Amino acid sequence: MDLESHKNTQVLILDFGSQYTHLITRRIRKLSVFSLCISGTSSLEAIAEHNSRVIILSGGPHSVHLDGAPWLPRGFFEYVEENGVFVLGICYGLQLIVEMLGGEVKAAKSSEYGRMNIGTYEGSVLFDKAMEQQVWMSHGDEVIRLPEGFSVIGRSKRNSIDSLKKNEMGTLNQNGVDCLHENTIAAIENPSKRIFGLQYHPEVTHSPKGMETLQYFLFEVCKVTADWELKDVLIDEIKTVNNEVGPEDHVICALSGGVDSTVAATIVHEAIGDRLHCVFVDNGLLRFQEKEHVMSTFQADLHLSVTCVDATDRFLSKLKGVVEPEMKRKIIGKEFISIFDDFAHELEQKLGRKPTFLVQGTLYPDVIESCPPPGSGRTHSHTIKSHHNVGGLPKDMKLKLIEPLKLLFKDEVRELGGILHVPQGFLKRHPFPGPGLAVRVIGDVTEGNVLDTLRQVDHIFVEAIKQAGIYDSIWQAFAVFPNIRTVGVQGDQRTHSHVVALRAITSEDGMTADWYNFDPKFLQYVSSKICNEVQGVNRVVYDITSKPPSTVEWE
Ligand SMILES: Nc1ncnc2c1ncn2[C@@H]1O[C@H](COP(=O)(O)OP(=O)(O)OP(=O)(O)O)[C@@H](O)[C@H]1O
Repeated sequence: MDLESHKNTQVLILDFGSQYTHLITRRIRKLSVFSLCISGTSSLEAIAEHNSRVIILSGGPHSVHLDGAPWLPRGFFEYVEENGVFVLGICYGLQLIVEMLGGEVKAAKSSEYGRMNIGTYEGSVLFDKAMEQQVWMSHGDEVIRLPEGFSVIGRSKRNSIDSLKKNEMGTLNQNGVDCLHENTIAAIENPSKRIFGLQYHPEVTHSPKGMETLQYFLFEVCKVTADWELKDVLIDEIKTVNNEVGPEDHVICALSGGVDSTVAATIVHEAIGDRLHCVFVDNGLLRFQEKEHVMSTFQADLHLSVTCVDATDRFLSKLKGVVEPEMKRKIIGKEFISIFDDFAHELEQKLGRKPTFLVQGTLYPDVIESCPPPGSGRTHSHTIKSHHNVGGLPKDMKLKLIEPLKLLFKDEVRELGGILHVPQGFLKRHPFPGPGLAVRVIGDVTEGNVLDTLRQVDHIFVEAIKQAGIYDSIWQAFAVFPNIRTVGVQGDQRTHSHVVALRAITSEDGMTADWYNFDPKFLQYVSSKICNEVQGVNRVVYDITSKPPSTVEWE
């Protein structure tokens, strides 16, 4: 499956920069319908290439009536009409439809943010019945005049709409004015043109009936078929790898022990067997017994051929005395590259030929990230290569990339891993940063035995979480070594020892996060276990900051 050559995207999402755009794509795939997301200002050719049955216009931060707002390409509405494509505009997408087709959108007197109630009308195509429902709104503009041929099919219930008559759709349509402006237009449709719009976000869980509406729209209104399965991706990818990699070619892959590189390598291994050569680097910044655990899974469960490079001294000697976080990251990235380079050269000696391909666990959000939506202020500088490979690839390696996961989201990769029999414990592992514990020790990582102390604390914390049966409800849990000493009293003795911090967060996608609300008894247990068992620690604190304003990692 290839982004450029995928010609049968049943649902194409045009991204106008909403934070929820990825969610729309994911929710639709969960309904077994293949969907892709491309920039909202893509050319008409790029849109038409997908042959989509349905096009969804996402929300976005812009105002359609202001200069510089992203618009659909010229000829878009003619194209969808001629080709029988269904269109659904969400939030900004709805406003764009209205503005481009001759209606009017204005800054609202009062914005609608958060939960609201709306009422939908009987007799519409998009809603099968009249009902009241709670939805999630996030807009400062509102539609005040509809284009010709459109009807209002739902309104927010700021004022009571019980008194609204059924024929209001017609009234508004004929007069072209909204006489009931106190109740903002929440949904519109023009069934004969196959164009629909929702002012709210059906894709978020705060719109509890939103999925039902999307489902109804796709299956009942657009008659889309639910025929996409994740295992199709596997079959396609194995085929693609076999087509691309010649029978004599060799492929390398750097494995981190994380889900992405492991699943990517397993797919390639299915395709070409032992012509895949993996390398796992112990940079001295791994967690408690991580190397042993990861290597045994690679070999015993996945039968991958993995070379383990013990580079602890190489990394730690370069990190001696370094306290600046960005500097640490740069040093680690550079060292990784030099090790991958050595690995490729050694392999060349052994095989008598250069490896020609490199497997990377690039995910779909990385791809979308590298083509940011219009007006996002982000540029294309964030290339997939430098994003995904710790610090970038050695320039002279000239390897061609294999990215079998580049159209998938993290939860889909986990599911695919399950199909490939990657052990569940591995697939559900919390994310771990490439620079490892170096970004969890504030200051010099080589001082005293800070790394060992941190490993012990982290292990106690994470094991306790596993024993409490809550590991899978937490996105990421770990310990931090802030490098601060405080006064304590242990066994009648005054101590001047270290503080350690614990962090546990919940998140949908890592972009935003909330701290995990543990039972106080759990925290009490973990705190005393750490102070009793880990030498040099006399205080434990728990990080109660969300992202934003904090990041997940401390450095
Ligand atoms: N210790 C390591 N040994 C070998 N390769 C590594 C190591 N750490 C990271 N890498 C490589 O760098 C890539 C990016 O690392 P990063 O920590 O950002 O992972 P990621 O994007 O979460 O992916 P993964 O789930 O594979 O860890 C990994 O996919 C892997 O190819």
